[in-house]
Amino acid sequence: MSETRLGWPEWQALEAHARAVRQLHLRRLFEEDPGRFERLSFRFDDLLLDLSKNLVTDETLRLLLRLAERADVPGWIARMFAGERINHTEGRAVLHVALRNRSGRPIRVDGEDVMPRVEAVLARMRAFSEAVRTGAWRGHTGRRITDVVNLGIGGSDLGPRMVCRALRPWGGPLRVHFVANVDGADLADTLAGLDPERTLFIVASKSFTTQETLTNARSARAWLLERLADEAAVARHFVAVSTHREAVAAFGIDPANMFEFWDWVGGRFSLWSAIGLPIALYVGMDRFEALLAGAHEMDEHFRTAPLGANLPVLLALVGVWYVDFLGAETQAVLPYDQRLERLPAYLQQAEMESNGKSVDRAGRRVGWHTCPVVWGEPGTNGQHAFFQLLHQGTRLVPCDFLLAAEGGDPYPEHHRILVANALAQAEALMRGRTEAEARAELEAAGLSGEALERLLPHKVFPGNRPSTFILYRRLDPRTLGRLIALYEHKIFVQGVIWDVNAFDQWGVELGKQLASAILPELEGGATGAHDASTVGLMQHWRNLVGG
Ligand SMILES: O=P(O)(O)OC[C@H]1O[C@H](O)[C@H](O)[C@@H](O)[C@@H]1O
Repeated sequence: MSETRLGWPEWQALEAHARAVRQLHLRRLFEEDPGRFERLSFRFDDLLLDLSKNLVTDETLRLLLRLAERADVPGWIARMFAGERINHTEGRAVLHVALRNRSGRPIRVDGEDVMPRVEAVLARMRAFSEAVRTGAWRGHTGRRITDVVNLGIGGSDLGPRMVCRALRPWGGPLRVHFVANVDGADLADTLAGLDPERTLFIVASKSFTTQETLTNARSARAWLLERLADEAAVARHFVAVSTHREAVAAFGIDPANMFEFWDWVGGRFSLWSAIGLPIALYVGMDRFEALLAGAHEMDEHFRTAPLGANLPVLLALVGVWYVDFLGAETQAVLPYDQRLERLPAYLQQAEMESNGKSVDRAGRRVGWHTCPVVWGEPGTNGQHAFFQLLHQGTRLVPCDFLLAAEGGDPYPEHHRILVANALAQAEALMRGRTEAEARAELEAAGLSGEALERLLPHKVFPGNRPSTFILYRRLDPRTLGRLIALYEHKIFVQGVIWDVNAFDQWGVELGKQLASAILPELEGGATGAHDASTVGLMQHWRNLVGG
């Protein structure tokens, strides 16, 4: 087991400090310290990161920053931007920052500047997306394309899907659909309303070996050919996004219709690459580039700001604090922004596939906790579902609130209600309601005696429940780019502190292997060696389907 970090004086200082912090209450910290918000909230342009409702003091941040120094966060940031192969288990550099590098500076991998290749693919994306959007690119029968279907899963789905949803006000004239699941219902339900003569498929897969995506692509091609009855139609209705030219060709998509990216782009960090093609098709290339520009601004901040004023670093450290020193097991993401409804799902992959690891970079078992379970729903919907637990449950659940100052809709009254709810929920979590306050309220409502006493404990809110509040002017392409990059770099910093490789994902392999062993058995092959439960389930399945 890797004991190293636990033995660091910086780690031990935080453990000792956590014992003291457990005695504090946020309500009192605010009452005693009028400067708390000013000192513990941080700005990047219009974006405000308010950490003051977290269970931290100035001392906590000081100690966490010492931990970051000890873990060499600045060195790791430099190594990432320098194109070092920091994804050591796959021997790859990690350069999603190159995909949005607007600085004019070269970024090199093994001495080769990758920027000309990045620029070339961006230029192709522009030409193609403009051709489809203006109708210059037509379907096989000469009809304009009206619908785009992205066939991809994981990193080849979640990012573009989340961004297209977030940027709906800029969307059109094309409609964009996403099919990820190998469950045929996903494809069938999507194709049901579509006209093959007017539909363009993007087969998006970094590896071009992913079972779900290739299965969906084969069925989509069959659907197209069934109706257009001409192999030549595929070239006008299928494009691919991948790092594997040969696999794309082997599948039957002309490499001329392929948009390339590279092995130094991690799947879950790939929406900035050609994987973002559905975004460009939906909102136009100028907006896609504004998204890149926003991310680049955050990259520059991350690369150059001192740790103590560095938003991704601070966000990461507060997360580490809860997981490793205060015992939190989960992290809630609560966008008070309906258009960010897919953000929690996106962050589930980004965070949990990156840092859900239990061996350190040297392969030793870690002696500390790593990534929490990330979950969430948009507000105000969540308030009417799981907020009960947040307010009165037994678990410590740190929450991230995200909110735009201005809504992008024609209903200003709605937006004020949304803002009021977000502020109120964060305040309620922090303040709680004391027994005396609850009693006074019940008395004011006319209760007394036994009836009051019976109800009283149920009306008390312990408070002291932490949240981070991220407030920005409006959700536009540039702000969205900044927000996503903020979280990406948070994840990287946490990986550094936890000493895990945030950029591999070996944990997804075993299930894939077993599925490919089970599939032929379901198709009538001999049953292999399985545990009694797997055999029993297979048998029951056969009985149900009459096999
Ligand atoms: O883009 P692809 O190669 O098809 O991969 C799609 C997804 O599947 C894999 O199993 C990984 O867990 C993800 O990181 C990846 O994003």
